[in-house]
Order: sequence, then structure tokens, then C-alpha cells
Amino acid sequence: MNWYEQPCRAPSEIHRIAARQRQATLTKPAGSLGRLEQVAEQFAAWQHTDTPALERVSARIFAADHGITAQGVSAYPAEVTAQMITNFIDGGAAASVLCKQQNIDLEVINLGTFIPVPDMPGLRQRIVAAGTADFSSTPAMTAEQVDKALATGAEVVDGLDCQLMIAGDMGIGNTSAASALMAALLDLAAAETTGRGTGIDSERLAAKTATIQRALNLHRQQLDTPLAALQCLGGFEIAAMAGAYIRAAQRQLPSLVDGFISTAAALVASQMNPGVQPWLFAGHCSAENAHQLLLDAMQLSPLLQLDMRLGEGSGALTAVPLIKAALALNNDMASFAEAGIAEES
Ligand SMILES: O=C(O)c1ccc[n+]([C@@H]2O[C@H](COP(=O)([O-])O)[C@@H](O)[C@H]2O)c1
Ligand SMILES: Cc1cc2nc[nH]c2cc1C
Repeated sequence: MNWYEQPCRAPSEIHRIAARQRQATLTKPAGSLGRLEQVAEQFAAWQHTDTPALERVSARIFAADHGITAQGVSAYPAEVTAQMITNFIDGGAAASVLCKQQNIDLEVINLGTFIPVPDMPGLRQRIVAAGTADFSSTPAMTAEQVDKALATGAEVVDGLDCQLMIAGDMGIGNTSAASALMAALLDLAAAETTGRGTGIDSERLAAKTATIQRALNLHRQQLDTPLAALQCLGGFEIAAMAGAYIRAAQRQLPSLVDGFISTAAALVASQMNPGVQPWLFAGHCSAENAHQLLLDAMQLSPLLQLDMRLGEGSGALTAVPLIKAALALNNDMASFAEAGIAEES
């Protein structure tokens, strides 16, 4: 059996129920904390306690370049991927600011960019190749490359000591890869899964959609397993994130999923290993066109809807304070008995 097929233990339904019962005793009308109550119950099931805690969150940004950028699918040039890697490390990126502000440890993993990035502290160089091939004419990766990228995600998770993982993505062109994967894995047309990414106009959106649909037709015979779809249509960072979600679930470590690309990687992961889905939680719904449909297909209900469409883990990072609030309420509120308050009649 391949490492990514090893089973994942299910979260504890006993502790989910215990947390639900605890919620019912707290000084509030039943159900009045809405989704915050379910957040606490979910963490209770993950952590096997009715008073779950969230002290250690780790963010890992997976970066790589995409051959599909040769088709003019992004509003930005591919060199931004390498430039942003340095910006993450220098502290100037949105994800860097959110991590610093919340005391979340951040590491960047470079899977391979067109422009090489020099070694620097906080950057793990795991170069698969200098970007994927252009999937509009050839498979994005070789079988060896997809294996290496998947294994890198697992390696990263094996080094974590935290209670929640956030996997962020950076890769100009990666919304094209994510849209193609979503279409292939959910049996949809490119028109249903393709959006504006970094902000292309309607004319370029039509061309991007046509390019992705042509690629889906070209590779149709090869798209019979999620791994094959990942190899044909994915990116190195998407594969690494899929590997990270799988290994995290195998280690009973929950993941807070970010935006469209992150969720597409989570879709790959949960189709490669069905035990992954119960270990996922959605941080936000991105403004990227197909994200809501993708979340629905994966039965994930996002915490935030702020019209963000940045990637790099930013939406998930923004949701972390809300999770901490949900757990503090669950753990620290007085019960009706403790406060001497009359219960529902
Ligand atoms: O996370 C999202 O929902 C999201 C939506 C649109 C764009 N992005 C980011 O923008 C880049 C991909 O956009 P594009 O247009 O180059 O395919 C990549 O670095 C992503 O992290 C991210
Ligand atoms: C500047 C910039 C920052 C990003 N972060 C994630 N994707 C990005 C794309 C661009 C263009």
C-alpha cells in the first residue's frame, strides 16, 4: 500500500456529543452561539476532550511555478512567485503579517520556480523542477515529480508540533490548475470551475476557460484516478498540499483549509484517501468564482465570507481568532447551575 492510502482514524463522536451536551448547560439560550458551538464540538471530536484548546497553529506556504502561465491565464507575470517567496520571509506579505500578529509559526517551502530563489532562513528548498510543464499541451508533471511533491508535503507535516495546520499556496497560474483539477475530479465543465484568479478581464477569462476545457479534453483518457489527474493538471505546490492534508489526517492533526487552490488540493487529498475529509475545516469562502461550489461538493462550510481572494493561507489565518473565541466560550462560560440562572421552561 502506498503511504497516502494508509487509513486515518475518525474523530471522536463521543467527545463531539460530550461537547454538545456541555454547550447545552452554558448560560445562553440553546444554540444561540450558532456556528461557534459547532466549531467547539468539532475541536472536541478532534482532541478527544470536551474542553479543546488551540495554543499552537502552524502555517506552511507551498510555492511553485506553472507552465500554463505561457497561455496568458494570469493577470501577473510568473516571476511574482519567486519574488513573493522572499516577501513572505521578509515579513511583508499578508500571510507574514497575520502570522506575526497571531504568533503563528510560518515556513515557506519552495517546490520549484522559473527564477531560482536563494537559500534563506525560513525557506525550505525542495525543488522538484523549475516549474511544471504547460498542461494545455502535455502532462504537468512526470510520475516521479508528483510522487516527490506529495512526499514533500508529508515530510513537512512530520516536522510539525501543533494542534492545527494551515497550508497556504503561492503560484502564479495556480487557479488554472485548481480549476482543471476541480473539473476533472467532480466531472464538471471548465466554464463551471474557472474564475478570474488574480483579476483577469472577461476576455481573458473566456480564453482561460477555453484553454482549460481543451486541456481536459486532451488528457481525458489519463484522468481516471485522482493521482493521475494531479499529475496531468496539478502543480507542485498543489501536490505538496495534498500530501500535507493526507499526512496531517493520518496523524490526527486537523487542517484549516484556505481558499480555492487550497480546497482543490484538499479535494485531491480526500479523493486519494477518503479518511482525510473529517480532518478538514474551511476557514473562508474566497471570491474566486467556483470556490463555493467546491466547498459544497466537499461538504465544507466556511467560517468567513469576506470576498478575499489572495491565497497564501490568508483566509484561514484570518479565521483563527474566531476559532479561539469559540473554544474560550465553550471552556470558560458559566453553566446555568454555577450562575444560578433559570433554565428554559
Ligand atoms: O485562494 C484563493 O481563493 C485565490 C484566488 C485567486 C488567486 N489566488 C492567488 O493568486 C495566484 C493565482 O492566481 P492566477 O490568476 O495567477 O491563477 C496564486 O498565488 C494564489 O495564491 C488565490
Ligand atoms: C502580489 C501577489 C501576491 C500573492 N499572494 C498569493 N498570490 C499572489 C499573487 C500576487 C500577484
